[in-house]
Amino acid sequence: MGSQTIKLPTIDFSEVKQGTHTWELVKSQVRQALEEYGCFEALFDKIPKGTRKAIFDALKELFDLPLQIKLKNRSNKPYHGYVGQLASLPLYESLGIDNALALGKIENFTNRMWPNGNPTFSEAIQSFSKQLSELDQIVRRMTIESLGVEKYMDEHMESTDYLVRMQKYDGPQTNETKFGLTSHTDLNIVTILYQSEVTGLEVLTKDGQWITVEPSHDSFIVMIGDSFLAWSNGRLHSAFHRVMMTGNEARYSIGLFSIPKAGYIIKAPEELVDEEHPLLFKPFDHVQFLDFYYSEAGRKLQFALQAYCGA
Ligand SMILES: O=C(O)CCC(=O)C(=O)O
Ligand SMILES: [Fe+2]
Repeated sequence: MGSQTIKLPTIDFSEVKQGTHTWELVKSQVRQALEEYGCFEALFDKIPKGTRKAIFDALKELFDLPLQIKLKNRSNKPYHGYVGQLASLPLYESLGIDNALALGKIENFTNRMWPNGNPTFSEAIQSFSKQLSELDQIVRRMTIESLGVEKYMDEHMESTDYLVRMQKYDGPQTNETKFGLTSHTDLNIVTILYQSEVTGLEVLTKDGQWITVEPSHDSFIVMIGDSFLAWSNGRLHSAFHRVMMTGNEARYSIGLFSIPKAGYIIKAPEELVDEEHPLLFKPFDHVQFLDFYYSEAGRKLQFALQAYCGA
């Protein structure tokens, strides 16, 4: 028997408006996909076609900058500044913009990379982040409604900032497949990824099969992180995923990550805890958890959140 090709569910957000029948329909698709796969492919037409092309031109231009310029992007949080030149991940490079939707952040980043400015770059990234933050919020609203815990909606929606991170994976220059990024779950709330036309992203299903997520210029990959899994007391799944590279061509991707603010304590609503669903994680601060995750001890663990605050 040949192996079956499985595909992530595709969910269409183009007609979605709160209070309509479509909202209810899409909401149940979102809940189902997040329970079963922890992710899905989203069709979202708020991003103009021109912006989509501009994004990948901008990413190429960014990563083509000299290393000493890229190193100027510093952050006190791991994986938020410049990452690259790692012996363990030789194909990988990334640049992050912390709190990207706050006024001036994307422009400051742009000016650090291009001291004479680069409005094309900053406008493309700005427009991308702003539009996709709408998708992030729709997905989170739908999820919280479907969990029946609307009374926590405002608190939850206000508990996060956005990180924008741009990735480049070099082609390994061989037909052998090499890791671009090793298998991991995301740690945040929701991740939205947009990938260039070079294949590489793979997602692990609950029954242990790797699905290749074929790139499409018209869709975005929406994925749940461990913090949302913890908040939902395990109602949502967070998927292991990785990037596998082959051949000569570089792959680019850009992600919008909603991340709990420092000092905010992630705690599953009591309505989601009962005999059938005992509390899975003790309340925790995401930023303190990150310190543990990137420590010597944390790095060795498959599911660090469990070790850190498993109840
Ligand atoms: O480049 C990608 O498509 C995946 C990136 C990723 O998984 C991450 O940055 O957490
Ligand atoms: Fe990831």
